Amino acid sequence: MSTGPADGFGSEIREADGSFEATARVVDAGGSDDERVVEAALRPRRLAEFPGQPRVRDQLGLVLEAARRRGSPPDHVLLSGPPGLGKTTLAMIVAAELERPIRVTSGPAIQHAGDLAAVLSSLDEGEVLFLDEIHRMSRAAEEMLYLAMEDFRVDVVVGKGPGATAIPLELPPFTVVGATTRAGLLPAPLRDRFGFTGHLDFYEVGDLVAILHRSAGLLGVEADEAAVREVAGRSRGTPRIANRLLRRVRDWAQVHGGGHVDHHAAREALALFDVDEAGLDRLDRAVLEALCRRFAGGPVGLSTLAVAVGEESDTVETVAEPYLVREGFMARTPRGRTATGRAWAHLGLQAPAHAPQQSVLPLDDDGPGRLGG
Ligand SMILES: Nc1ncnc2c1ncn2[C@@H]1O[C@H](COP(=O)(O)OP(=O)(O)OP(=O)(O)O)[C@@H](O)[C@H]1O
Repeated sequence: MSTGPADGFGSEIREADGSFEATARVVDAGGSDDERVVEAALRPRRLAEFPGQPRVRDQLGLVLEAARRRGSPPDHVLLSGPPGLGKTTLAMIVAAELERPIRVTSGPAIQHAGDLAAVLSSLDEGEVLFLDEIHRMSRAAEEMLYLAMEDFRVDVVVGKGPGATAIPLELPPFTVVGATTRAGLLPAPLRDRFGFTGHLDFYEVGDLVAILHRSAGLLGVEADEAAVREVAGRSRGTPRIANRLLRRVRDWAQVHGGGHVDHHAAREALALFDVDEAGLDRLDRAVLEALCRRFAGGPVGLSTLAVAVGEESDTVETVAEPYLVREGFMARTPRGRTATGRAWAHLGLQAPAHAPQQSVLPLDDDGPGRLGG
């Protein structure tokens, strides 16, 4: 376990064995449980306050408004996309817009059909059931959920063995909001039960600027436009990272700058936490340095590259690579990893003539990366 602070302070925290603790990275798109408590205060409460994701916002707004006018629960909603982009926030907003209570649980918490039956049978009419990480539910629970979503019914099995009987239990109408970082892992029958699916994309800098201004206000911090832009530009298109970096800049400003978040404070704090202009941290840059300086831009195999930066292959592949590939710093080719022109330029090095300009095999956004890419 990490020995570092729990809210994403550290830009790198090393385990006793020297390996990299990914979840402690200041640019990690995942959130710890402690951080989620801090985040709760920063969530927009209504759709009209939710910056970014204009398509999903407009489509969802229509679905909810129509349901409200009909006076019946809307179709079930599936939200997919990388961590930290606002799936949980939108689920809360669905309930707020419908003015209904929300029940929150997650796939890993529902391992037996009985766990789900207990939740479903206690729902009130019109209640919203938020199922986070829905792709991690057990198969038996998934099957029970199909039936409940479609017919508002669960079969409660009483007894065991040959004498067991299924007693159908009617449920009041309710709305499931499912969230997943891996929509591709959901079995088709479950996916088909959702009448509305919204895929969240990485945010534009302008939207992150709006989010940061709002967060600064909620944190009671005075922040200049230039400072907010600097933070937004290094946040990897991810509100969770943007808010976390803002909190670190606020800390710096409180200790060194009289509390005012200006451009100087932003640059100094981000340098201290090792987040560069492109949002890369030390691990990302170490991978690029190794690729360019030691392997002349590649191609080089993943395990060789990992040894060169002193990390596990898995860490390089799932922690650093998704963002590097998404941003066109690195390409994955059948012969190995190669540095693109952007990588050479980022390190201030002259690219050899053969360097590809961008990635040739981009990773799926829903891929295994922890960085939201
Ligand atoms: N559009 C947005 N506007 C303002 N803040 C946002 C927005 N989207 C996300 N956030 C903030 O980012 C943080 C993470 O958001 P949220 O928990 O909703 O992400 P998520 O997609 O559910 O992540 P995970 O997949 O890790 O559960 C929260 O503090 C939330 O307030």
